[in-house]
Amino acid sequence: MYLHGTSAINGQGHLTIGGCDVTELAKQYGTPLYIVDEALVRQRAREYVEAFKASGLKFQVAYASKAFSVMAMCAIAEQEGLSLDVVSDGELYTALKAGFPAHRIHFHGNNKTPDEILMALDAEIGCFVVDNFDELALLNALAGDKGMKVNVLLRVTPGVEAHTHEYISTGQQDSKFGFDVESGAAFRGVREAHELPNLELLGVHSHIGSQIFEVDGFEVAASKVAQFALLVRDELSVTFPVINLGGGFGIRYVEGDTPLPVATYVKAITDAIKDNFGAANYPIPEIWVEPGRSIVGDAGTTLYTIGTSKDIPGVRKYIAVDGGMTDNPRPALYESKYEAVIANRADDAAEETVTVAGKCCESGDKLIIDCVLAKPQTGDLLAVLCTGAYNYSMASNYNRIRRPSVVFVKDGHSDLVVKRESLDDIVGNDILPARMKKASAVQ
Ligand SMILES: Cc1ncc(COP(=O)(O)O)c(C=O)c1O
Ligand SMILES: N[C@@H](CCCC[NH3+])C(=O)O
Repeated sequence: MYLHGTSAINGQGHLTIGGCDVTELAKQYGTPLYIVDEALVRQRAREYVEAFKASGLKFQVAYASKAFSVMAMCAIAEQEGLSLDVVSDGELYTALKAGFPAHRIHFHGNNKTPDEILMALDAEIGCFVVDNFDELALLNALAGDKGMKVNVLLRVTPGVEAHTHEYISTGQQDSKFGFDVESGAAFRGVREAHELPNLELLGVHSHIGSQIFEVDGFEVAASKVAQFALLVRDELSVTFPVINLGGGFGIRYVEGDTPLPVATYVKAITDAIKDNFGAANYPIPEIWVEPGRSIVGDAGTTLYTIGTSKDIPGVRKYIAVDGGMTDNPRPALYESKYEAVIANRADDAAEETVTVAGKCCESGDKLIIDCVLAKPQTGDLLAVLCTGAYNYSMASNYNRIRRPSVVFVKDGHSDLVVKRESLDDIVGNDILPARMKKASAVQ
């Protein structure tokens, strides 16, 4: 079994994270439970900051809060000196409520509503990453109404589309995001942004994909963005003080995943920027990146209680847990793979192959297909590893299942940072019109 961060197995054979015995956490907080290894989150954040410092370039590491947005996580990002990406009023509100400094917040999104833009203007956030011509005009108008001039980056699609194990240099035109370089839209966008009186154009942004294991895609993106910057300099006499190369740095979910150390990604990016801009005598821009998954992904573990099982001889054995696609939709959405361990018998030999199903009324609600575990029994605790990114943030109330609690653990101490939804939360926004009320309704 692969142990991430501070995870270990204690003398009783129990999984511990951040010095906390997870069987005790289950007793205290119930299951399902998201557990976050705070030291590992901080370590990942520091790896980025240290690697950028080593490059000698000016930089911002903006945590992409879509991966996991709760106030406690925003507070940690702030303490570690990160900036923050948000893509909705909800993520912005979470950050502001946590006291995150607005000037380090960047607002993304391909369809920011006027209300969201106004909220961000009022908060005086650091930068808008503008996605399209409609937004350029809208943002310029709304900023003008308030007598403001706001920082913008233009999101461009440089013609690099990276996947986990490959990247291709075409196809990116067909994306809902950003200004396309190939067709000239990006150039026209830059010219327009530069001319609009209430926008301060800082530069361009490019994001090539997620869960990427190689540096090549980032290097190609850096070089394409640099070529574009040179064209803009030559044609419009505009230079960019900032280049944002997005997120997408991969992590290890299961055996066979081969992410690179954070420092390797950062060095490849910063070297590519230095080389491409340096060779053209272009003032080396400040580099921004937006890691999400690689900050929080491997720091998360979801703890479940095993309930029922169903053996279909010669076919497969299912075990069912008290959560599923509502707290982790990734296997159902992307066929994502996870590893797991019986947390209360973590030392026992894993020798039985089972399929871990959730409790939703949905055949596709399977968390792990063919998972080898130590003879799972009803009442055992199952820890699914590496669930820190895009799990809580993508959780739903399908089947009116309540979203679990989230605890942060560190140095033998646990802090509840999100409480489990209550049944009253589940009906909290429902309104039963008077004409439908029954005397028998539960009060
Ligand atoms: C624009 C942008 N920035 C940053 C991220 C974060 O990506 P990741 O979590 O893979 O680092 C994403 C998500 O893919 C994104 O779309
Ligand atoms: N939600 C996706 C990543 C999308 C990132 C946002 N652009 C995942 O779980 O892998």
